Amino acid sequence: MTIEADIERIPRRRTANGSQRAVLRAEANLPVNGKVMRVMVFGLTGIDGARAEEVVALVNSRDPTAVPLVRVHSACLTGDILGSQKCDCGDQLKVALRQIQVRPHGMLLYMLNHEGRGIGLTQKIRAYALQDGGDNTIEANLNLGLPVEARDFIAAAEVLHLLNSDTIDLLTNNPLKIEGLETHGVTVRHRVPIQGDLTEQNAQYLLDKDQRMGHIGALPAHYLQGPKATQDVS
Ligand SMILES: Nc1nc2c(ncn2[C@@H]2O[C@H](COP(=O)(O)OP(=O)(O)OP(=O)(O)O)[C@@H](O)[C@H]2O)c(=O)[nH]1
Repeated sequence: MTIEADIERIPRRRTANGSQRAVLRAEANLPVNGKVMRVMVFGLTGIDGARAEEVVALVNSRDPTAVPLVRVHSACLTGDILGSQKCDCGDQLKVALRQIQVRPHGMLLYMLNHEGRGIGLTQKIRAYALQDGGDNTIEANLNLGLPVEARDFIAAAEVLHLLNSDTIDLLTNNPLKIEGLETHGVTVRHRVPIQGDLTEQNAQYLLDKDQRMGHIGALPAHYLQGPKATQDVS
């Protein structure tokens, strides 16, 4: 059965959360890296019917019965679009898409509301300004009076439920993301590590993710083995 047919079958599915419901608003074919994928736009509506947010899914589905490899990617305008080397987001996006395309079933959920770990673009750039002055990624958020982590994974979970993907393999180094999805009824069968580019500019950020934010292996192990091993850092 195709994904489109599956979606047709379950428009009135009860939500896992009760408070938000994902609705497929539009879909089309999209050629990406030489392969045709399916792009879908989901709208999340709150309990009062108010439109809450949009989520984009990019789906490769040669075998919809297989457990999908999923990347829940938090929007990062600076990294994903502008090519910033301050974070690893843009590179992770490319790596994730390549891996999803070679699996029989896979999907990337692009979380538009997650920009800046949920604080939004303006506040993220304000946080970057504080980082220019010496704050790390955690201190900068806190000094703005904002949480270090402001994302939730309700919308992602709702879209996965609607796509009949209650059990997934997840591309992430972030245990919070797994917890966030599992809280909302998605089972993460395997965590699949994902490595972006290491640059001089993002090394400290990746170290902070591992050492202060509980990520697993965001910074490649060889970086910690001394200057010789890091000579090829671009
Ligand atoms: N507030 C803030 N957000 C940032 C910063 N650098 C990147 N981001 C945002 O962080 C989000 C990506 O989150 P990460 O914690 O890097 O990675 P993750 O998606 O949680 O974990 P992985 O799945 O392992 O990649 C994106 O929304 C980026 O815009 C920063 O210094 N401050």
